[in-house]
Amino acid sequence: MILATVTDEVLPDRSHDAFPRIFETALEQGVSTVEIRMVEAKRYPIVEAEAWDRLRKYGTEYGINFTTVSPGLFKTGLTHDLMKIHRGQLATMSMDLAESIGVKTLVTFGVMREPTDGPDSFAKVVEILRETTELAAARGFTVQLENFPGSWADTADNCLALLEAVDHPDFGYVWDVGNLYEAEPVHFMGGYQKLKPFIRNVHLKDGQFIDGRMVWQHFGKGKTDIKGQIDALKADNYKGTLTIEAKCEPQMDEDFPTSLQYLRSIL
Ligand SMILES: O=C(O)c1ccc(O)c(O)c1
Repeated sequence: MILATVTDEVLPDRSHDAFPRIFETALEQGVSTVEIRMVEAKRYPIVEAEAWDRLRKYGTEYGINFTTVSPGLFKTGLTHDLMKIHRGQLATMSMDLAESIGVKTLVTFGVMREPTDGPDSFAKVVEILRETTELAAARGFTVQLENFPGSWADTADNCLALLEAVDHPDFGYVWDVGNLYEAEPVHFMGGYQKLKPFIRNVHLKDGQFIDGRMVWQHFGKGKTDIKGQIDALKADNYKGTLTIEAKCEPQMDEDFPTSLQYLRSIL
């Protein structure tokens, strides 16, 4: 497994000085593979030009391997004003900028649910995801669907339904048990067995419901069974990225090293 992380999951720092500190902290923990989500204070790809230059400069200086970009694509609803922009400009712009740094993997969400959704909504979501995947594949990209509570890709079964309906070799899955658990607090194993053929990337975070709300915690402290996830991936000889999402609320400098210490003890 390749240990990876996300630009905003290492430190709470979103200042102009953040990237050297973020990359040093990740490297100290043996992590040099990074998914691009926040670029200092703004989300990819609508970022400050100078922040983007710093990401590239320090990325090169510290030997960081950027593998994926996560623009928050389709973290919006079918009828929302932003949907047209996501479908047209955001997907294209995200790939244009990713190409400029040699990244060929785009993370997407599965469209947020809306009260106005009806019987034909699932087919519309499938059409949007397939259209985006075809656009991406024509440019040599692969697309990874990340599950998220409140979206059409919320529970394991709903993710499976979308993955099977889109049915494209370049449309894979980001297995995020923290988010699955927030959508449906059940043990991961049943869903894992069904989703495993589609898994291209794993997002790892731990937490539990406290007073009815999901609280993210250091690895090993929550209820998502991080150790069980690692054991299952090891048993299946998973060789892809294990993306560490260590951020708690409020995010602290110690979150990343503390969760890494636990992770190392079970890897
Ligand atoms: O990419 C995101 O926007 C995002 C936000 C919150 C999460 O818990 C997550 O896994 C991803």
